[in-house]
Amino acid sequence: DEFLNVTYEYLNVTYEPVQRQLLDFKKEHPHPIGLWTKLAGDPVELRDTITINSDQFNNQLFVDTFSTFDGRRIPERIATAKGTGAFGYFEVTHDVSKYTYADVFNGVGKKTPIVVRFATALQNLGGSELIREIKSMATKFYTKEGNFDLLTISTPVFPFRDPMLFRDLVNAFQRNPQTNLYDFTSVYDITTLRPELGHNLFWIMSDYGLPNGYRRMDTFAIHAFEISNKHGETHYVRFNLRSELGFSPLTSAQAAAIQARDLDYYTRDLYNAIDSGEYPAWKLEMDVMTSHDIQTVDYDPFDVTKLWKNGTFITVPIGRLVLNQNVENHFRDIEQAAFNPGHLVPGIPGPVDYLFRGRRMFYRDTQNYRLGRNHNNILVNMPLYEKTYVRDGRPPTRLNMKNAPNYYANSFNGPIPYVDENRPWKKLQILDNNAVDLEPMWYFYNYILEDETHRQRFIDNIVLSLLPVTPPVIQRVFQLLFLVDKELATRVKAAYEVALAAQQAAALAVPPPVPGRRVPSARDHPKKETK
Ligand code: HEM
Repeated sequence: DEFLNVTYEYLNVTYEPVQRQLLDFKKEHPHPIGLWTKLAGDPVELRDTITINSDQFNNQLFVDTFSTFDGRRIPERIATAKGTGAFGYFEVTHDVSKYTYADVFNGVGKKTPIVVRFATALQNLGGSELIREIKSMATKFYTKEGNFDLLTISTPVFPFRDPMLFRDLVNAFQRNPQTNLYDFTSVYDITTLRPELGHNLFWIMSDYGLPNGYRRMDTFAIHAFEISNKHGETHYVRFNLRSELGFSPLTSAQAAAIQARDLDYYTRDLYNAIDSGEYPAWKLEMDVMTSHDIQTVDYDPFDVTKLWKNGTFITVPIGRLVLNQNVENHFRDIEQAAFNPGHLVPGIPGPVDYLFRGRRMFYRDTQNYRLGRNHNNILVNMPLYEKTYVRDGRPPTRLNMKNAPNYYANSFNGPIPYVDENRPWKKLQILDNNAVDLEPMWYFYNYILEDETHRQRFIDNIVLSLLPVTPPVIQRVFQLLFLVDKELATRVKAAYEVALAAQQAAALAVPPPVPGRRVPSARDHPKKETK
């Protein structure tokens, strides 16, 4: 009988890897993978799987099920909650020993395992990836000298310099406390009051603000990292990851069309590609300044809201990052992953600016809250080698250093520190620049946007985001744009007025509602004939 005969093939359809996942599992495991057990390991009896008409609280399977299910949510990340990721490796392709003695970057051909998490900056866990905003890419290198976490984002500039602003920026860009909706009035309110935010917002409003998937974006660590070689000489570098597929964007209209049927387009694209053997790859490179130049250039190279000026640095390739393995369990390996910019390795002392100092604390603090104090003991976060004097606390404690001495200094052969002969003995002290400067926005509009068509898309995207904004914030936006570039302000204002009129006309022309019938109630049922 046609309806009883089930096969793996039907109508010659080729299914995507994301659709086939369960089928693939079954093909790999032609028989049940084992006996089902309760939490304590004793096997489940068939009759305990049905609880109606039974003494439920004498059923340990029932108790196990709901006591674990009820507590399975952990807090989502404050920023970058909606994400995905994969495993892979980093391979050194160029000799950079004259810049750094970090083991992970030394020895052409050397491979280091990595885990990478991608995310969209401001959405909640179930949110859309097709939103125009910062996208992030965090890489954990499991090096022989400990984990090196490199956190990068899809714009080469950060919105602000002072870490104090982070909470307020996130609040203004995420959901309104009363309506619980995203609110462009608060976005533009804070941007006009803190105009340093404008430069980053300009990048977001351009093609760079909406890449066509995680595979096709370049990402930037932005801070000037101090790195040092084995002669104790230091350089300052900005790390960049350049997609081997090149950069390609989606227009706002394309993204809206995809979003109508698929909020998870980026995640799907990444998983399908890796499963099909089209491994996404990025070139890791660094923009380099000498320790002399970094202190003498005629602008502030530590300012994370600005690009380094052309002609003041060179770009040096380091290696290649390849993602070749999807995770087997998203929660275990991606949701629980904890990336911390303070996780640096010998040879990379790291950034010296004030934003970074703040970040050294924030990530640990938020991960203590999100995952627990011992989050370094979660499998995906564990370094290859670790011996500490840390003990106890909330699980997972793993081996908890067993019976080794738990205090330092001790004379009983507990772990000992080493001396790094190459470590630079002096740290550069800087003062961050605090001036408001609109020049980068002007430069972006006139020179980074490469042609008139891109400029037009940029203006259209700004207009789209301005439509929901209320006065007097809307007028302040035009004033700010006017101070940046008169022609830009004129064009945005004119386009805004046209779009607003069109929006109002469209609101009047709402199609008539489809007639509907409510769920029948007793009244609506025909009366039963009674004798
Ligand atoms: C004041 C400045 C900043 C603060 C307070 C901040 C804070 C945070 C927080 C709280 C998270 C969530 C972490 C978690 O729950 O595990 C996060 C994630 C992230 N941040 Fe930042 N951040 C700042 C600046 C930056 C900068 C400058 C970059 C890179 C250029 C960056 C890149 C990232 C990335 C890539 C993630 C995602 C990590 C993941 O996928 O788990 N952040 N940030």
